[in-house]
Amino acid sequence: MSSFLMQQDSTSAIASAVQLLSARRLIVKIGSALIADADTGEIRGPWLETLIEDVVRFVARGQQVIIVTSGAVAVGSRRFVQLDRRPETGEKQAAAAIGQVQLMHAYEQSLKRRGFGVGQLLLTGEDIDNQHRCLNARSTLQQLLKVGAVPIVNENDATATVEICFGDNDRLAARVAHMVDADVLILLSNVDGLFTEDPHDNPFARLVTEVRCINPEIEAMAGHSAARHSSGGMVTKLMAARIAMDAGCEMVIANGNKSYPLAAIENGGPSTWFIPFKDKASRDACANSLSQN
Ligand SMILES: Nc1ncnc2c1ncn2[C@@H]1O[C@H](COP(=O)(O)OP(=O)(O)O)[C@@H](O)[C@H]1O
Ligand SMILES: N[C@@H](CCC(=O)OP(=O)(O)O)C(=O)O
Repeated sequence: MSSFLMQQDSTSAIASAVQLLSARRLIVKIGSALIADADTGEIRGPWLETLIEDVVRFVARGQQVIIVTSGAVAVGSRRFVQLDRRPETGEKQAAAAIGQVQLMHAYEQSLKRRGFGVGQLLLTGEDIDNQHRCLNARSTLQQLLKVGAVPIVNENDATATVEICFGDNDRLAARVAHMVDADVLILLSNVDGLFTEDPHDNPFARLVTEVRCINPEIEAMAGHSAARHSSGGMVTKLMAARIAMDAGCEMVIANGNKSYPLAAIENGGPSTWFIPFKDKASRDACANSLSQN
């Protein structure tokens, strides 16, 4: 049983297109480094327009899209530029409260120009872990999709204490995918996918194109993030992949730092697909390979 592949060829390109086209409901997660300029914290408006163009195209062909966006802290931190250090918890929460408003305004204006509404959900871990609150959030998301408004989700950083916060939107996005029974979770990042090592550390690291089983060999490849406001790194992306795959949802990591980032995946651009086995025997073999280590 091959747990991962490393070739990027026409077959995998066709597979990417089919997997995205055939998805009834998708979650698109946007990393901080994509939505906010790394130096100024300004929202990257021209890039956002191309992402929303892609999202609207998916919706127009009958697919449902929920966006999980990072960036509130990155955008709001501009108000704390006098700090010569990373904002502390209280400052981060204030920065998120400021940045979230600007993020939502940018999304709302972009979608409005294309005839779509937008709805905001700010969640904490309790909204997912508590069954009643989870069902309530699920219902709200379904109602938004029903009326053609694009749901935009982020962690409720402004009030999320350490005890109840997610800490990263990779896992939040995976939990939302599980909550709404999504078919595909797309993590748009600042890297082409999972490499054998952090490509910023080792330029000879190789891209893993497909993972069927997250075993210790795969886990050993993942490191943390160096980006200023990012909080996940590849470690949390593998955690997200495990949550998604356990829920029967496929997940893809791709570099969103290009125009029309979803179209790039559809057209076979570099990416890593995490595809759960459909048959129980293979799933059990994967689980056994984990328990033996
Ligand atoms: N094995 C790996 N493959 C790819 N990226 C890795 C790996 N290990 C660590 N990383 C780091 O993870 C980063 C992506 O995570 P992160 O910075 O949190 O981005 P995002 O904004 O998408 O959350 C990459 O830029 C890279 O520096
Ligand atoms: N809720 C936070 C998300 C932090 C986070 O997960 O960032 P990233 O690792 O860039 O996706 C914010 O909006 O800044």
